[in-house]
Amino acid sequence: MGSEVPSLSSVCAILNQEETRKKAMGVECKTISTNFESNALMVDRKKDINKQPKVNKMANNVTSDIDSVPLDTPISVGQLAKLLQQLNQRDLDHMIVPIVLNEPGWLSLPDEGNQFNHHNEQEANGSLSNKKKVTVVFVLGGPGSGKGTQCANVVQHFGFTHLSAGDLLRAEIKSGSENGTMIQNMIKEGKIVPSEVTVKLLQRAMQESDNDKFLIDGFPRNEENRAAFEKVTEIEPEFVLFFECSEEEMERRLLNRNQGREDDNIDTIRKRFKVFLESSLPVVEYYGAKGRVRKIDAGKPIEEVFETVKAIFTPISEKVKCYLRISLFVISIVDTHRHTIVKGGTVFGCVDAATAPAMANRISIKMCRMLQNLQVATTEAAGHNLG
Ligand SMILES: Nc1ncnc2c1ncn2[C@@H]1O[C@H](COP(=O)(O)OP(=O)(O)O)[C@@H](O)[C@H]1O
Ligand SMILES: Nc1ccn([C@@H]2O[C@H](COP(=O)(O)OP(=O)(O)O)[C@@H](O)[C@H]2O)c(=O)n1
Repeated sequence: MGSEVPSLSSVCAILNQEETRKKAMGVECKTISTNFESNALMVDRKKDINKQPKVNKMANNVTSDIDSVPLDTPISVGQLAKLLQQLNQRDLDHMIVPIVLNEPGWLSLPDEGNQFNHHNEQEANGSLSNKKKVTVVFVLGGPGSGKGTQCANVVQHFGFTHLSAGDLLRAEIKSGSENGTMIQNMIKEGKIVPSEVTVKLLQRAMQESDNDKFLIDGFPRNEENRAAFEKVTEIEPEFVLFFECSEEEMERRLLNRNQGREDDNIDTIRKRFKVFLESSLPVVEYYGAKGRVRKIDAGKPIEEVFETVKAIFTPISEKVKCYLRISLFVISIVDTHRHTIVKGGTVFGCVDAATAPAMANRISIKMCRMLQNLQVATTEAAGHNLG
C-alpha cells in the first residue's frame, strides 16, 4: 500500500469526473438494466485450472461446483462513487461487484487506460535495515483513550502485530537492562523516554517479527520520537489512528485500569495529560497537515469505537486491493454468434475484508442477457496471474 494504490477518495473523484466527462460529451451512461442478470462466482481453481476459459451461453447454465454470490442491484457511476465513499464509513458484510457500462454492451479491457492495473504486491511504506518491507500504522491518543484495547481488536481482525511503546519500555525495565532505572523514573514522572531507547526497541521488535504489518501504539509521542523513527527506519506511517477522548473520561478509565501500573495514580495521570497536550498533539497535527490522520471518537463504548476503527482498516487492508484486483479481470461480451465485441469501459468490484483474500484470484464474473441480442459471459478471465 503505497503511492501507487489510489485512495478510495481519489477513485471516487475519478468516477465522478468520468461521469461528468460523459455527460459533457453527450454520451449517455447506461447502467446494466432490468433484464440483466448477474452473478459473481467463486470457482474452485484446483478443478478449473487446466481448463480453457469458457463461455456459458445461457444465464441458467451455471457450472454447479461453485458457490454463487448474487450481485447487488446494478448501479450507475455516480452511485458507485457514493458507495465507495460509504465503504470508508462502515463495514461491509457481503460482497459487492458493481459493473458499470459506458454504453450498452461495452465493457472494459483491463489494459485500456485502467490506472489501477499496476498494483504492486510488494508495496509497503518503508523498510527495515534487513530490507524487510513493512506497513506501519501509528496509534495515538491521550493516556486511557483506549489505544491498547482497540489495538487488540485490530490484531484479531486484521492480522497486524501490536507494538506498544509503553509495554516495550516496561519490558525493558523488567529485563534488568542498564537503561531500566532511567526508564522507570521517566515513566513514574509521566515523561517521555529518550527516542534512541524507544526507537531501538521498536525496530528490534519489527525485525524479530514474521509479520509485515504493525500497529505502533503510543508512539511517536513527541517531535523527537517522530524524527528519530523516520531517520532510523525510513518508515512513513500508512496513517495515524487518533483516539479523541475527554480528560474526565480518560481519568476515570485510568483510575479503574487496575493493571498495577505505577503511573496510573492521579498525580502522574495529570502530568501525562500535560505532556500529551504539549508534546504529543503537535505530532498529530504534523500528520494531520499531511492528510494522514484518521480521527476516532473514543469516548463511546468499546464496541462502538471498534466499529469506527474497523471501517478505517477495512478499506485499506482489503477493499481497495480487491477491487483493484477484480478490475484486472477480462470481461468478454459475445453476441449470439459468439463473436467477441468487447471494447471499452470500466469494471470495478469490491469485496469485504473477510472473503477478499479467498476470492481474490478465484472470482469469476458472469453476466448474462444483458442486452436483447447479446449474451454475455465471463469466466475465469485474467485471474490466473493475480497470485
Ligand atoms: N471505549 C471504552 N469505554 C470504556 N472503557 C474503556 C474503553 N476503551 C478502553 N477502556 C478501558 O479503559 C482503560 C484504558 O484503556 P487502554 O486501552 O489501556 O488505554 P490506552 O492504551 O490508551 O492507555 C482500560 O481499563 C480499558 O479496559
Ligand atoms: N513513545 C513513548 C511511549 C511511552 N512512554 C512512556 O511510557 C508511559 C506509558 O505509556 P503507555 O503508552 O504505556 O500508556 P498511556 O499513557 O497511553 O496509558 C508514558 O507516560 C511515558 O512515560 C515514552 O516515554 N515514550
